[in-house]
Amino acid sequence: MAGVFSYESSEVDWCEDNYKHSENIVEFFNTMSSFVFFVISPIMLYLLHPYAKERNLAVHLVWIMMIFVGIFSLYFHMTLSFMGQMLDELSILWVLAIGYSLWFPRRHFPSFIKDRKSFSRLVFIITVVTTISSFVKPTANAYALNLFAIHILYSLCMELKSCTDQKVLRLAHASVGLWVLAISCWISDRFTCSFWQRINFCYLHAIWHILIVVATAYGSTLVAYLDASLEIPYSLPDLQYWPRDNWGMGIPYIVLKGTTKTRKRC
Ligand SMILES: CCCCCCCC/C=C\CCCCCCCC(=O)N[C@@H](CO)[C@H](O)/C=C/CCCCCCCCCCCCC
Ligand SMILES: [Ca+2]
Ligand SMILES: [Zn+2]
Repeated sequence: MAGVFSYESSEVDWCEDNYKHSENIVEFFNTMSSFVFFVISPIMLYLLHPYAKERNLAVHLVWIMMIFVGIFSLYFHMTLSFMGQMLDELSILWVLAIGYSLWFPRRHFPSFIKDRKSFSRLVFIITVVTTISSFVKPTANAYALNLFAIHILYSLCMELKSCTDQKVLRLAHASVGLWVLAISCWISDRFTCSFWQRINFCYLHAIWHILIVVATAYGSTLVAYLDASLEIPYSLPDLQYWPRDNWGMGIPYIVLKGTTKTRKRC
């Protein structure tokens, strides 16, 4: 049992050289870049609060859980232990499960599901079964997780097919662009490590951490905005960027322009 906590007990080892900068931290830059989760998550919790209050406070679970992903990612790269790997991957699985429960569009629910509560129950059961199955072949987990990104992209394309709102399309393009950059770093770190070692640049997994957190901030705001337009249209949701909307870049979030009065009149 103690073996699963021991250093380098995971079968996964990223391209960055081990113990290069510290004798207690296996992959120094991969560990340090995990701090980005602790920077972006509280900002997103703050920015999404008005939307969460109107829609469902459970929305906050996504970014609370992302803090745990950060803790487990830090622990994994610090130790490369089997326990670190499983915690890192399973926490991502649960973030995805929460995201699907909250935001998957009603009209794509399977026909035997009548409401979001039953859909969430189904997602919960599937996630518990997947959590248990993840111990069967742990090296395949990360690849399986990446397949969810493909499904999210597919669902987004379906949702945005007839969208003409430039603000929404801009956010969609930025989200997909960030994800493409992120996944390119992840794949390249995995499969072309010898090239990066030759040029002495083994930081692609650290860059992935930063890009995937920002892509998640963009992508989750986009799906939350589409959800708000369908589920709480009276609140007149709009998209803005933090810290300044007129900079044309920053962290996207949802503002609700409708008041409670607007709601009562409708
Ligand atoms: C309709 C449903 C909408 C759901 C939206 C919810 C989106 C949030 C989902 C996941 C958060 C991703 C967190 C990534 C943490 C990375 C930690 C890490 O680096 N782990 C690696 C080991 O250190 C591990 O090998 C990585 C495994 C792959 C993880 C793949 C996660 C899928 C990411 C989905 C991102 C969606 C972006 C949206 C783009 C339009
Ligand atoms: Ca390594
Ligand atoms: Zn990582």
